[in-house]
Amino acid sequence: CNMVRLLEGMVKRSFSTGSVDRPRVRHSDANSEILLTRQHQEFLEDRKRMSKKVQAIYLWWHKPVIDQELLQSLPNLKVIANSGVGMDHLDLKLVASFGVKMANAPRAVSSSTADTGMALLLASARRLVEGYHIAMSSGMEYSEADFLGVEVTGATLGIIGMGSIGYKIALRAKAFEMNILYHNRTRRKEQEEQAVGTTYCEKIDGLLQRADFVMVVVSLTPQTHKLIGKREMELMKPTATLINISRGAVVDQEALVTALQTGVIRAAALDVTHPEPLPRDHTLLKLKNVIITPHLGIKTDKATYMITEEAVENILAALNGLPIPSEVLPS
Ligand SMILES: O=C(O)C(=O)CO
Repeated sequence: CNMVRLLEGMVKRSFSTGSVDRPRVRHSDANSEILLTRQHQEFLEDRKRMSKKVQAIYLWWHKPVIDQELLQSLPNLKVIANSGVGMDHLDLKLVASFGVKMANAPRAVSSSTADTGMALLLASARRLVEGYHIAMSSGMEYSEADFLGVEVTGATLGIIGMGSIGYKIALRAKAFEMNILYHNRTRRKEQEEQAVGTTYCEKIDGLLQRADFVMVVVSLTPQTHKLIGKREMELMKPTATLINISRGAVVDQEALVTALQTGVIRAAALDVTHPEPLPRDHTLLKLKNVIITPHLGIKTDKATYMITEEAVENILAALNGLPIPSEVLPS
């Protein structure tokens, strides 16, 4: 618990001091020495000084590149604990080949990320962002017809990926009286029973054809890269909305631009893009039927604490040679 508070305090201090003036936060006592670094470049510099001692890396957010050179320079490294659920920024096989364990934090992030998904769904359905801009620009007349949205109650939500986040989305959607379909590599009977009324679609196509809202929640892997492409968008209803809270590369962004411009689908709401952020002149930033948020996913005060707690649990287990609660194995 002390370690969790210590690390959480360091993360918060690093955020509040900003990355420019005081990017590094240090702690050292009889039992531990911790250095928190915000920028990739500083991470590389710091590791040169600390390399012999480093036993654990807590990856807060996705930045530092863990490559062969880095792994070779850290002979005592035992574990890399990630602050989120997605591990696509790590070469799992490479890390494992150095005998280093890996862990993520699914328990901590599922609620906050599911909330982000629902917030995007509602905002897109009810054209909140367009409405916000009109309301905030003085002197514009409102006309009711301008903001005709889509009714969420009774609509069909298709969830692609029924992990811990997908399940939390199903629970939330149920409270909005939505019909829920899901697709997952393996059927999740337990989740179906708990989130009463979710229907499994063995084939993704059936889900795409029936859903009014398609929410993408899968991890990015070679198998899910561009999982939602031109063909998949063409299967969707022209009135449907695509919501992506997983990784930008799971959706073929060029195909998405065309689909949004030509009315193949109604709208998109994206917490993730490829790359992040998008270049200023990217077409997606100019389309009215798109909402983009800056990968807000997990970011809440409570999740920040819980993520650190889960990471510390994982780190301590690894350092003590115990089973790691959220261990991630290379597939
Ligand atoms: O948990 C993660 O990996 C996320 O990116 C949540 O947005």
